[in-house]
Order: sequence, then structure tokens, then C-alpha cells
Amino acid sequence: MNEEQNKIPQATAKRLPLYYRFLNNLHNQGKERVSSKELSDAVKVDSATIRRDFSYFGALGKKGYGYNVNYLLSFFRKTLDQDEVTKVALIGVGNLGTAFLHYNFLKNNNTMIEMAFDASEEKVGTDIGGVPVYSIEELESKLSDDIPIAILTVPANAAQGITDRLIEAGISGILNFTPARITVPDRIRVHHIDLAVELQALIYFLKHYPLQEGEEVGEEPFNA
Ligand SMILES: NC(=O)c1ccc[n+]([C@@H]2O[C@H](COP(=O)([O-])OP(=O)(O)OC[C@H]3O[C@@H](n4cnc5c(N)ncnc54)[C@H](O)[C@@H]3O)[C@@H](O)[C@H]2O)c1
Repeated sequence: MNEEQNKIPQATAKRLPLYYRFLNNLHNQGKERVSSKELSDAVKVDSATIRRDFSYFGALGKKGYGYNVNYLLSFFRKTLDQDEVTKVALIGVGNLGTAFLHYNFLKNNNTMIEMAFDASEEKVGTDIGGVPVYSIEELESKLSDDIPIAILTVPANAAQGITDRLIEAGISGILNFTPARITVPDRIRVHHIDLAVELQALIYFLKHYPLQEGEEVGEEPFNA
């Protein structure tokens, strides 16, 4: 992560990949500029928030012109280290893990699942979506220094044990899909993803903040 990203608020940093993906699509369609309204409609973030987010990088928008797509893209690419491919390891090649291996992350984000691990003999030695699956026994010997992130898709009861080994092996970030609350040292960053929580949040918003036709979509506190 570079210095610039350290200075921007975390909520803004979280939205950067969203902006980046949309701008990349615009660029691929040959578009050179985008208005904040267009951006807002596409990424479902209100234009005031977009302007505030972008203000952390200096005044990039011009009245009546909008934002220059190429300029923004090159800026975000630098900020998000998009010029570099980040290698990721995946642990647990079950229903969820297999789906991730089939999904080509590299197409939109510069991340790539380099290798996967599982405990099941049936899976070890196979190749899923072009990713080799190794035995979990080989975790320490196969994980190389250039893989900073692991995706955890093992059963909850295996999560902490695997986490301890990942940290020992030098991983610095974990994307945890298991329901287990894992304990890690301060220097390790864990992001927890739980579809049930996201669904509950959506249900809550539908019930308490139903949207009206033509209403601008606000920023949801759950994503902030
Ligand atoms: N976050 C979410 O929204 C969400 C949604 C669905 C499932 N989940 C969770 O994701 C995890 C995976 O779910 P799933 O449906 O893919 O389960 P699954 O049972 O299909 O897959 C688990 C895989 O982990 C492997 N495994 C078991 N113990 C292991 C170990 N010690 N080391 C390495 N591999 C091991 C199994 O062989 C299996 O291939 C579960 O914890 C589940 O609760 C999360």
C-alpha cells in the first residue's frame, strides 16, 4: 500500500475499487469523460460522497465537463497498485472455494489466485480454473513470500488452526469467509465477509428506508 492511500479515510479507500472497475469499463468503451451524475448512478454512491472522495486526491472534476476518465484511471491505478498483480492463496476448495477459483479475478482487478490448498485427497493434485490444488500439509512449503493474502473458505472449526499457520508462513492479510471470528496479531489485517449479514442489512434497509422512484441512492452506513 502506498503513502497516498494511508492518508485517505478507510471508507473512501473501500470505494476505490468500485470507481476503478466502472472507469475501466468506460475506458474500454472509448469514453473520455464522465459526469459525477453518471458515475453516481453506476456505482450507487451519491454524488456528494463521490466529490468528497475525489477531493482527497485534489480537484479533479471540472464544472460542465466532469471527470477525465484516463486521468482518473491512471491515478487510481497508481493508488490501488493496479499496475502490479497481487498473488493470493485460497484455502478450502469446497463449494465456495471452487466458485472463486473459476472466477477470473484478473479480468477486473489485478489480483490472481496463484494456488489453493485442501485437506481432501480427492481435490489435492487437481487443477481448478487453472489453479493448482495442493495438500494442506504442504502449506508452509508451497506458500512463497510473494503471496501476501489468503482467502479462507474452510469449515469454521478449521479456521483458527489454518490462520495460525498462514501467519507463521508470512501472510499479512486474510479474507475470511468462514463464520469463525479468528484471532490474529495486530499486524495482520482480517476482512470478514458474511453474506447473511449483508442480506440482513439489505432487508433492514428495504423495510425502513424504501427507495422512491427517481430518488438519489444514499450512502449506506453498513458500507461506510
Ligand atoms: N461468508 C459467506 O457468505 C459464506 C457463504 C457460504 C459459506 N460460507 C462459509 O465458507 C466456508 C466454506 O463453505 P463451503 O460451502 O464451500 O464448504 P465445503 O464443505 O463445501 O468446503 C470446505 C472445504 O474445506 C476443506 N477442508 C476441510 N478442513 C480443511 C482443513 N483443515 N484444511 C484445508 N481444507 C479443509 C474441505 O475438504 C472442503 O473442500 C464455511 O466455513 C462456510 O460456513 C460463508
